[in-house]
Amino acid sequence: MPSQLITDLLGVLDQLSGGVHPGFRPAHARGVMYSGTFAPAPAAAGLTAAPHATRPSTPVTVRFSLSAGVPTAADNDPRGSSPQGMAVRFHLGDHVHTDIVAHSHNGFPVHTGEEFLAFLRAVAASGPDAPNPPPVAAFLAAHPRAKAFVEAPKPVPTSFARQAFYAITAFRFTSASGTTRTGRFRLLPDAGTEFLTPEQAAAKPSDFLAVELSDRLATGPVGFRVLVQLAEPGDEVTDSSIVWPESRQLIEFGTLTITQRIDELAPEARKIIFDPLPRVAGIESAGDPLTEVRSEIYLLSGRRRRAVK
Ligand code: HEM
Repeated sequence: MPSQLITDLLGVLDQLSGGVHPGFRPAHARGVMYSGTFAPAPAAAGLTAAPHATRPSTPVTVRFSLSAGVPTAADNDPRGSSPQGMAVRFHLGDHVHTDIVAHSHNGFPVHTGEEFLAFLRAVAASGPDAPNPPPVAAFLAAHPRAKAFVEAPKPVPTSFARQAFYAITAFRFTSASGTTRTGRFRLLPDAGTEFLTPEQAAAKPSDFLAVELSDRLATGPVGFRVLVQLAEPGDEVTDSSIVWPESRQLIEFGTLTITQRIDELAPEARKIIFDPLPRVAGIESAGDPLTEVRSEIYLLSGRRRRAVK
C-alpha cells in the first residue's frame, strides 16, 4: 500500500496536469527515448564496485523529457519544458539495471516530500481565482531556496545534446576495496551547453527538440560525460535544495554514447519505470529523503501507466 504522502503527491501532480492523462507520466509526460552505450572512465572502478564501473561497455536506454505532466507540452515553451529531464538506464543483465534520473537545474526547491507536497498544493491553489497574494507567494517567502529555484533562469536549450543534467540527490559510492565517498552524478554534453533566447524559442516548432536530435543522430552519435561531484566533510548530503560549491572535485565516471532513437511506445520501452534508488552494490542512497519518496512514487505512477492497455 502506498503511503498517504505518495498518494497525495500523485493526486496533486495529476491536478496540476489538468487531470490524469492515461498512459503518460504525471510529471515529465512528454519524452523521447534513445539507445546507446556507457563506457566507464578509469577512475570509476576506484569509486564504486558497481558492475558498469568496470565492464568495458554497458547498453543504456536514455529518455529525454520536458518537466510538465502534460503530454502535449511544447519543447519551445520555457514554462512547461524546463527543467528538461534525462533518465538513463544501465542494462546490467536480465532484469538487472541501475538508473540515473537527472534534470537540467542543479538543485531542487525543497528538502522533503512533505515540503514538496506543500509547495505543489500552494501552486495548485494559486490559479486565476486565487486570493491576492496567492498561497504560493507565502510559500516562497517562507522557503528562500524554493524561491531561488523558481526564479532561476531556465532557458530552452538548442538541443537535448546541448543541455547539462544533474541527478540532485547524493549517493554513497563504495569501491571494491571498501572506500566510501559521497557524491552527486551530473551529465555534461560533449558539445557544450547552448540556449535559445525567448524570441528564438518562440520561433521554433513545438517538437523541435525531438526532431533536432534525430537530425543530429543521422550525422553521428551524441556524447555525454558522466561525472560525480564529490562532497567534502561538512557538506550537506541529505538535502537536495542545498547545492555544493562548484569548487568540489569532479570525478570522471564515464562516457555515454547515444546512437539511435527508439520507439517509446514499443512494449519494452513502455515498460521502463526509471528508479531514483540505484539498487546496485557499490552505489546507495546517502539518506536524502527525496530519494525514497521519488522511488515510491515513480513505481506507483509507473504501474498505473503500465496498466493502461
Ligand atoms: C518529492 C520529489 C519528487 C516527486 C514527488 C516527483 C514526482 C515525479 C513523478 C510522479 C514522475 C513520473 C514517474 C513515472 O511515472 O515513471 C517523475 C518523473 C521524473 N522526475 Fe520527478 N519527482 C520528484 C523529484 C525530482 C527530482 C529531485 C528530480 C531531478 C533530478 C526529478 C526529475 C524527474 C525526471 C527526469 C522524471 C522523468 C523520468 C522518466 O523519464 O521516466 N524529480 N517525477
